[in-house]
Amino acid sequence: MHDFLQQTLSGEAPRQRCGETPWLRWQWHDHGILQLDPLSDPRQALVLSAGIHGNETAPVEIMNSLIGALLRGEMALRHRVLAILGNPAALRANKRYLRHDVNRLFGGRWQQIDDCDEARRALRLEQAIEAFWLQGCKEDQPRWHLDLHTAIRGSWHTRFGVLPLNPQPWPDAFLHWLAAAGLEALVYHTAPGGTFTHFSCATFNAASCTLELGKALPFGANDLTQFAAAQQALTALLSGAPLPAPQQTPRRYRVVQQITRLSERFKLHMDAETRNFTAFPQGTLLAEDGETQYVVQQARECVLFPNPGVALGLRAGLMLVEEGAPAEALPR
Ligand SMILES: O=C(O)CCC(=O)N[C@@H](CCC(=O)O)C(=O)O
Ligand SMILES: [Zn+2]
Repeated sequence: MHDFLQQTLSGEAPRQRCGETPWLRWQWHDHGILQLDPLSDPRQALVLSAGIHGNETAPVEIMNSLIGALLRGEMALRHRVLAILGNPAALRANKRYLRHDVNRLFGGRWQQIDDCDEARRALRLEQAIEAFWLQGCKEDQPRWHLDLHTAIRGSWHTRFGVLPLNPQPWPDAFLHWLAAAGLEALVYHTAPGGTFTHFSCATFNAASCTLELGKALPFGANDLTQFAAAQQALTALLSGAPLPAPQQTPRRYRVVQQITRLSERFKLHMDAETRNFTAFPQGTLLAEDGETQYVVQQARECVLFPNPGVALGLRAGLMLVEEGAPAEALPR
C-alpha cells in the first residue's frame, strides 16, 4: 500500500491486501478503509476519518500524508488506527455527496432512504468501526474517533470542533488534545443526529469529535500550512511525540435550535456571506418555511452551518449559545 488516497480514488482493490513493516501491520479492508496495528502493545484505538464529504479535501490530504509516513516507517505508531476515506465516489467528483449526505445516514438512518451507493456506504462504515472496536480492542482501551471536515463558509472561529450528544463526561485527555490541535471553539450538540461521530459515540462510547479545520476547497487548492496545528497534534497522537501545548482554551457553545428546510417555501434570512458563529440578537427572524418561523429566543444566538440549499428535511443551520458569554455582548 503506497498511497492510500490514490488507491481509494482508483476504485481498484490493491494487489496486496495486507502487509507488515518493521513497525506495523496493515490491512486493507475495503475501498477507503485501512487498518494499521503497531507491532508493540497498542495503548488506544483510534478511528481517523476524512472525506465523508467529497469536497472537503484538505483533511483528506493531511490524513494521507500521515498514513504514508506511517507506512514508510518515517513515523512510529503507538495506537491501533482505522483510517477511513468516507465517500470515495464523492471525492472523485469533488462533490459534498452524490445523492444523499452520508453524514446524515448513520445510526441506521440509511434504512430510511432508497437503496443507493451512499446508503450502502454508511452501512459499510458502521460495520467497519464495529469490527475494529469490538473484535480487536481490549475493554479498557480508550476509543477515540476524529472525523476531519472543512466548512463551506468562512467562520469567526477558523478551526472548531463539533461534539455529539454524549451522556458521559468527555475525557480530559480528549478535550486537552482538541485544544492542542488548535481548535478555537467547541460546539456541543444537545440532540441525537445521523452523523458519523454521533454514531461512534452513542454506539461504542467513543470520545468523538467532528473537527472543522478550515474552508472546503478542491484537491490542489488547499494551503496545508493553515492546518499545521491539527497535523502536528495528529502526529503527536499517532506517534507518541510530545503534544504541543494548547495556545488557547476553546470557547464553548451549545446548540439551542436547529433550522430545518421543510419545503420549497423555505427562506433563510441571511446572505451568502454570513459567516459561521455570526451572532443575532433576541427576536431576529432567522428563517421561514410557510407558517413555520425560526426566531432567536435567547439574548444572543450564533448561527452555524447556514445552508438554504440542503435537501428537504435536512438541517439548514444550527443556532448556538455561548457558555459563559456576557449576555450584553453586541452581535458581531
Ligand atoms: O459548512 C457546512 O455547512 C457543513 C460542514 C460540515 O460538513 N459539517 C458537518 C458537521 C457534523 C456535525 O454536526 O457534527 C456536517 O454538516 O455533516
Ligand atoms: Zn463535512
